Amino acid sequence: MYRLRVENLSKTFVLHHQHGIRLPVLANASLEVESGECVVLHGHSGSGKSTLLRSLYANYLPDQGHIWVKHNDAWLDIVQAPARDVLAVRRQTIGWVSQFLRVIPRISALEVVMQPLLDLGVSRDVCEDKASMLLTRLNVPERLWNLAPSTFSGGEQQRVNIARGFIVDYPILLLDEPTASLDAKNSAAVVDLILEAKARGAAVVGIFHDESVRNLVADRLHNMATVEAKNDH
Ligand SMILES: Nc1ncnc2c1ncn2[C@@H]1O[C@H](COP(=O)(O)OP(=O)(O)OP(=O)(O)O)[C@@H](O)[C@H]1O
Repeated sequence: MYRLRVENLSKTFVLHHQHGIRLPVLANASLEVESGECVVLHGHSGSGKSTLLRSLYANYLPDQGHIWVKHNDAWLDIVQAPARDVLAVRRQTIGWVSQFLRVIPRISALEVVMQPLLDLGVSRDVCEDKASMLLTRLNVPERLWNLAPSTFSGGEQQRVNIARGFIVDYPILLLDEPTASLDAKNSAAVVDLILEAKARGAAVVGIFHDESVRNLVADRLHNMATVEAKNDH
């Protein structure tokens, strides 16, 4: 069962402050992702992996093409969808996990992790249990849970962010180098979370520069087209 269909997606950045230079990054990119499958975006630095992933989360607006998302049992094109639908998709259907935490002053790590699940109306007890379980699995020491993550180390913030990304069982997960600067033990914990998400049927799209992590999670690679091929269009 497909959860995500990308059709003929194109994106050219226009650098208005640099003589209007045009940078074609995506040209007719197409991709389908099934439930339970992990597709890893693969290509050299600058080939557009982040641009494609950000477009899937509707952070970037493509110039043309469609991104069909299975949302509440119906297909929704998030390229065309109004902002309120995009917000609903982000709340219920697509999770985004990157290596960077957007720190909110004075909000504790436990609250930061629980928030997306609380927003879905799940009871506080259940949210707290799940957040505690995730923080434990990701080796965030319990003495930190009630502190705001602004003073945490980079790796601790990264793991809080990953716990937040996995608190909701999203049908689609977008992973932007979630293991980038983690040690082997914590990378293995993240790999386990990804494999569990696949096992419950999540469709996963990710960027992983670490080859060993990529080999453990990827069902297949999506090769980004070369710039030369893009310019032929
Ligand atoms: N917001 C932006 N404005 C202008 N150009 C951009 C923007 N974002 C990305 N680009 C350009 O688009 C191209 C693709 O960048 P992107 O970050 O998608 O590549 P990537 O494959 O993820 O690279 P890396 O592996 O190095 O992270 C680059 O040439 C980059 O300079």
